[in-house]
Order: sequence, then C-alpha cells, then structure tokens
Amino acid sequence: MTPAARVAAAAEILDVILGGEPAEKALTGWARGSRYAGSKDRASVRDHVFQALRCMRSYAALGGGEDVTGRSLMLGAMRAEGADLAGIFSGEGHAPAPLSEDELAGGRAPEAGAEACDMPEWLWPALEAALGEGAAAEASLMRERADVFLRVNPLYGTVAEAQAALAEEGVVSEAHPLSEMALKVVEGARRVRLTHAFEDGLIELQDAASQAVVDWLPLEGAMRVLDYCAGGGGKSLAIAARSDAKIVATDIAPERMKDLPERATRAGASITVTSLEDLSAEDCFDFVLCDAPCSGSGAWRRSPAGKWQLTEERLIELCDTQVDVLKSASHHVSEAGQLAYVTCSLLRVENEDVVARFEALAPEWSCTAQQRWLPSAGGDGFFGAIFTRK
Ligand SMILES: C[S@@+](CC[C@H](N)C(=O)[O-])C[C@H]1O[C@@H](n2cnc3c(N)ncnc32)[C@H](O)[C@@H]1O
Repeated sequence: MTPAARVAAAAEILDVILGGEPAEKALTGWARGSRYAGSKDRASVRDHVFQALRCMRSYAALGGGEDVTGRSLMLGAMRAEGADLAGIFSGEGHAPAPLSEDELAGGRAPEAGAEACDMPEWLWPALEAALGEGAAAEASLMRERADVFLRVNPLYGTVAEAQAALAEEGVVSEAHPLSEMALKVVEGARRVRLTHAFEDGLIELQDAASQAVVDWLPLEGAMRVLDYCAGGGGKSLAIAARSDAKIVATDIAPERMKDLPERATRAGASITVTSLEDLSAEDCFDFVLCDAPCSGSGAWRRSPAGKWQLTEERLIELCDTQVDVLKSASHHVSEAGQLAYVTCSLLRVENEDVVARFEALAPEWSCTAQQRWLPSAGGDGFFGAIFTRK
C-alpha cells in the first residue's frame, strides 16, 4: 500500500469507530477484508488510527468541516504532520479523493487548553485541579504513543542477561529509572512476544510505572498477599517476582484472570486464582492490594478511546465503586495487615478524594502513605495509597 492508501484506510476505519465500533474490532474487520495489506501496512494503518484517537479534538479542529469524520481527522493529522496534502489527497489509485475547496480553506489551530491537549472539555477543570500548572504538559503527553516496557523476571535472570538475550533476537532495550527491573524497548517492540526471553518467562510486558507501584508497596514481612482486583494479573506477577508470600488473586470478573495461571507458570510463580465467592473460605491476609477499576486517565496513551467514552456519570459511578471495593477488600486484611489502593488515574476524585471518603466511612483505617506517578516520568500515570488500622 502507498502512504496515501494507508491514510485512506485509516479514515475508513475511523468512520467505523466513530459509528460506535470498538477500535480493535474495527481494525480487525478492516484487516480481514484487506488481504492485500502486508504486516507493515497493517502496522502503519493501526498507528494512524490510534494517533487520530489520541489527538481527536486537535485533529478535528485542524481538519475543519462541520462534522468529525475519518477523513477530516486524517486531514487534520496530515496538517499536524506538515505532510504534502496534494500528494496524499490525490485521488490516484487507493489514495483519498482530492480536497474540496471547503476542505482546503477549512481547518483552524486548536484552542489552548482542553482542545489543544486533546482532553474532553468537561474533564479539563478536574485535570487542572489534580495537576495544577502541569496539567497541559501532562495531558499533552497523552497525545503521544506510549513506550513499550518490559519487566525482567529475577527468578530467571538479571537485567543485563535479559537485555543480551533480547538483543540476540532483534529487540533493543535500555534500563529505565522508574524501576530497577524495567526495560524500555527502543527497537523491535513488535517482536517482543516472539522472543525466547518472553516465551521462557525471563520478561513480561508491563508498564514501567505499574512496576514502580509494586516496588513501592511495603510488602516486607507479608506472608499472605491478596490481589483483590487482579484482572490479567500484571500486579500479582510483579509481586511474585519480589516476594515469597503466598499470593491469592481474585476479581469480580473471573474471566479476566483466565490467562493468569499460564502466565504464572511461564514466570515460575505460584499464584492461587480464586473467585470472590470462594475468598470467604480463605484466612485474612497480611497485605491486600486493590488495583481498582478507574477512568484509566493515566493510561490514555495506550487506550485513547477511553478518554472520549468517559462521561461525568460514569466517573461518579467509578468513584463510588472504588470506595465500595476498598470497603469490601478491607474485611480480608488481618489485624496488623496493610491495605493498598492503586489507580491508573490522574484525577483527584478517584485518588485523594477516595482516600478521604474511605477514611470517613471506615474510621478504623488511616492512610499512612500516598504516592503519585506522572506520565512525565515516562510510564503511565498512577496513584497509590497505603492504609493501616489505627
Ligand atoms: C485496573 S483493573 C486491574 C488490573 C490488574 N491488577 C493488572 O495489573 O493487570 C481493575 C480490575 O478490577 C476488577 N473489579 C471491578 N470491580 C470489582 C470489585 N467490586 N471487586 C473486585 N474486582 C473488581 C475489574 O474486573 C478489573 O479486572
């Protein structure tokens, strides 16, 4: 496919996404019907689509027109890149149709603030409240593609050994200050899952800040650890890599944990997966982690559709769920144990405010530590709080 044909394909897929289809489904549907597209074409089209989703508001402004369409977004994207518009919108072969006079005359610079930072307008005050003067800089980072990070599994080798093994298979990486075990992939990211280092459990894919959060957890002395919102088990596996504790993983949606036993086996980790119902048969835990469901606002570079799907109502619902999750999880903490609350959100309402709400509801608990990881540190945005009984 020519570069212009890739732009046309991205516009077509974006129209499907704007019509309500999830991004991954729209991309898969297009790939199935486009057997002529090679792996490089598919990767390039995917990059266009995700970049347009990250920068939807600013590209729509640059693209112009009354309605946001795949074509207007890709026109905005090409303007943002300073591309040769006549060369792309040539109408030749599979290139997009030539630009109309209106399209040529349309488009404007995005307004500073929410639009230029590609954030929903309604959310901007909350971001400013949480991030102060850094709001524009942090939010703007969400307009960029996330780096790919690996976590080295110390059970199977050192960071240097992992780097060497990966390099032999064409994956170049470098250490990252967010975590001792984190490697940032600088070349060959698409090959990671095919490497022996991955298949043999020497490395896992995990965001560097997600690793930093687990490094920060005061797990010393804990014999029994519960991952209360385990999902795919990323945190459980990172805990297993740094603790000898018995680890139990649970989640309200057990199907989310379906790959965890296989991932644990690959990593040489022992993790017991259980349903919330069966958790009552377990003794209390020395440490309970709630990696709570949240807006995901700290990880919107990875899941950009999330920022346009979030509504004020949904955010309120999420905050209530977070307080409920903390309350339920707290019943599984032993008398002298600790409870951790983690989100990948940048918003105060999901972080500091939830801490305050939980303390008000459960006055026997008090927050003893809080930490924030900002996207400017290189990884996703995260928040963590530790509670102990008074
Ligand atoms: C942020 S994700 C967890 C990610 C995971 N810890 C990881 O590192 O890969 C939040 C998880 O909380 C789960 N969840 C939502 N409500 C819950 C509840 N009331 N009790 C337990 N888990 C819940 C969701 O199903 C989801 O898997």
